[in-house]
Amino acid sequence: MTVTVPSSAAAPLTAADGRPWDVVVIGSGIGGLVTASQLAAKGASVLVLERYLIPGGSGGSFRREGYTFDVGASMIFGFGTQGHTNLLTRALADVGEHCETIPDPAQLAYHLPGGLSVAVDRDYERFIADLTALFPHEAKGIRAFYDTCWQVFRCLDAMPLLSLEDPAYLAKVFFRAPLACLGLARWLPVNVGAVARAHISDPALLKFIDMECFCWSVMPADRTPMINAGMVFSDRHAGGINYPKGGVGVIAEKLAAGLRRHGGVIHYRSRVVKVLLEGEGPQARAVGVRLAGGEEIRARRVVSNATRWDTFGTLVDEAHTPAAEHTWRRRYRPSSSFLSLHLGVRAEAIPPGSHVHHLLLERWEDMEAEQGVIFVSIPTLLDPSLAPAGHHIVHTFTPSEMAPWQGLAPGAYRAAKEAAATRLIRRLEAILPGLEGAITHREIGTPRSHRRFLGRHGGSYGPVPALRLPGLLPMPFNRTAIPDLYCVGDSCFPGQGLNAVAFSGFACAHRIGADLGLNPWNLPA
Ligand SMILES: NC(=O)c1ccc[n+]([C@@H]2O[C@H](COP(=O)([O-])OP(=O)(O)OC[C@H]3O[C@@H](n4cnc5c(N)ncnc54)[C@H](O)[C@@H]3O)[C@@H](O)[C@H]2O)c1
Ligand SMILES: CC(C)=CCC/C(C)=C/C=C/C(C)=C/C=C/C(C)=C/C=C/C=C(C)/C=C/C=C(C)/C=C/C=C(\C)CCC=C(C)C
Repeated sequence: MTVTVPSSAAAPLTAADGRPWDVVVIGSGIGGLVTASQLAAKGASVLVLERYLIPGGSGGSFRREGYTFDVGASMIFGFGTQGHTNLLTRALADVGEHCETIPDPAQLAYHLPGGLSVAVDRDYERFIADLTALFPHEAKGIRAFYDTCWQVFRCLDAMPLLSLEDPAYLAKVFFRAPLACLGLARWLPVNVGAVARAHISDPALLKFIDMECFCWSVMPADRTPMINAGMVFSDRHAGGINYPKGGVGVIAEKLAAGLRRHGGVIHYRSRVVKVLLEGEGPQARAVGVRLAGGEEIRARRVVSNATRWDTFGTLVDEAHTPAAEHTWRRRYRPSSSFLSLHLGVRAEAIPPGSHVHHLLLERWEDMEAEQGVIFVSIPTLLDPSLAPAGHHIVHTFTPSEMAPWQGLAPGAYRAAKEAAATRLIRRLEAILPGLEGAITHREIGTPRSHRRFLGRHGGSYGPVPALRLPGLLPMPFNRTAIPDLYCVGDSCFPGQGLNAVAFSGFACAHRIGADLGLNPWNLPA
C-alpha cells in the first residue's frame, strides 16, 4: 500500500459562482478534516487550507527509503464497530470511506521502575487479572477503579456525540438517554486522582495509575480528566486498539477523499497568515482568511485547526484576541514537545512475540522530567508492508522542551541531536537488546522539527492544565468570542488524542450546521 501525496493544483480557491465559501477550515489535522468532511456531507461548500504537503498533521504518515513512518499518533482509539464512541469509524463512514484495520492484542507493555512490568491486554478480565497478580492486596480497589471508568464509558457510548453548545441537541439527547447525560454531567468536573485514591491505597499502584494517565494526557492522575480516562481505559478493551492498514496517514487521506467526494476542496502548501475580521471592537466578525501569498478568501464561517496559541495572537492579532482567550492561557499551558526517532531496523532486533507499543521509565522521579518516559511503537508487527522485507519500524519518542534546542548553531544542533538519539537508543536496549547494531535508517526529530513541520506553537503536544482544574469543565468548546470564528482540535474540549479531536470535529460541524441551518432534525441512530 502506498501513501500518495494528493494533488490540489486544479482545485479552485473560490466557491461556485464566486460566492463566499460556507466554511473555510485552516489546517487538515484530524480535527479539521472531520469538521470539513461532516459539513460537506451536510451540503455546505467547504475549503480546507493546509500549510504542509500532506493531510493529517500529527496524524499523518511520511515515506522514506521504503518505510512508511507515522508522524506522531500511532496508538489509535475510536476504531471500534459498536456504540457511539467509535468516532473515527463513524467519521469515515459518514463520507463513504472505510479503513481496513488490524487489531492489536495489547494496548501497551509497561516497563516501570522496580521491575513493575505489565501489558494491558485487549481483554478486560485478563488485564484485571494480570494487574491483580502484581497487587493481590488491592484486588477490590483495582476492580472498583477500572469498573468506574467503564461507567463513564457506557454513558458516552449510549448517545450520539455532538455539540454540547447546541441546546436543541442537549434536549434531544437528554430525552433519549437521561441517565447517561446525568452520569456525564457528574463526571465532567472530576479528575482521575480522586477516583483512584477512593479505591486504592498502595502508593506503587497509585504511581502506576499516574503512569496510565501520563501515557496519553502527559499529566499525572490528579490533572487528568475522568471523562477522558473513562474513554481511554475502556475503549482499549471495548473497540480495542486497531492499527489502520497502510499507516496512520491513511485515515487523513480517506477523510480528504470523502471530503472531495462531497464537493469539498483541499489545498496544500496554503499557509493562512490572518483571519480577516470586519467591524470594530467586540462587533468584529470573521469573514475569511489571508494566505501567505497575499490572496484573500471570503467565507461565512472560519474554523481554525491551528492550536489556540497559534490562532490567537498570530492569525488573530493581540488587539482582537478576546478576554476569554487570556483566561484560557492562564489555565492551560503548552505541554512539552518530543524528541522522536523514526528508525528502520533489521528484523532480528525485535524479539519474537514482542508487543507493538511499549513504555519505559527507569526512575519514578523522572516521570515528568525532560526525556524521562520513552514511548515505543513497532507498527510493522501488525502491518509488515510498512517496511522493506526483513525489516521493522521502531518509532520512539520522549518528552522534550523547546528551550535546550533553541539558539544552537547548526553544528551544535546536529551534535546535540546525535547525542540525544544515541542516549535514547542505549536506554532502549533494556527492552530491545541489540537495537543499536540493527539500525539501517534513522531520522531524528526535535521540538524544532515538530514546530516547523506541524506548525504547532513550541512544537507542543497540546494544552495541559497549568493548575489543578475541575476535570474537563474549563475546556472551551468550538465557538470563540469572535462571531463566526470557531476552533477545532486538541485545544478544544475534550483535548488531545485522535478520537478526542474527532469528537471536537463532529461537535464543531454540528454547531456550524445549526448556525447555517443545515442540521437534520433527527439525531443519528
Ligand atoms: N494517539 C497517538 O499516539 C498520538 C500521538 C501524537 C499526537 N496525537 C494527537 O493528534 C492530535 C492532533 O490533532 P489536531 O487536529 O488538533 O491538530 P494537528 O496539529 O494534527 O493538525 C493541525 C493541522 O493544521 C495545519 N496548520 C496549522 N497552522 C496552519 C496555518 N496557519 N495555515 C494552514 N494550515 C495550518 C498543520 O499543518 C496541521 O496539518 C492531537 O490531539 C494529539 O494528541 C496522538
Ligand atoms: C444535558 C445534561 C444534563 C448534561 C450534559 C452532559 C453531557 C451530555 C456531557 C457530554 C460529554 C461528552 C460528549 C464528552 C466527550 C468526551 C470524549 C469524546 C472524550 C474523548 C477522549 C479521548 C481521549 C482522551 C483519547 C486520547 C488518546 C491519546 C491522547 C493517545 C495518545 C497516545 C500516546 C501519545 C501514547 C503513545 C504511546 C506509545 C507509543 C507507547
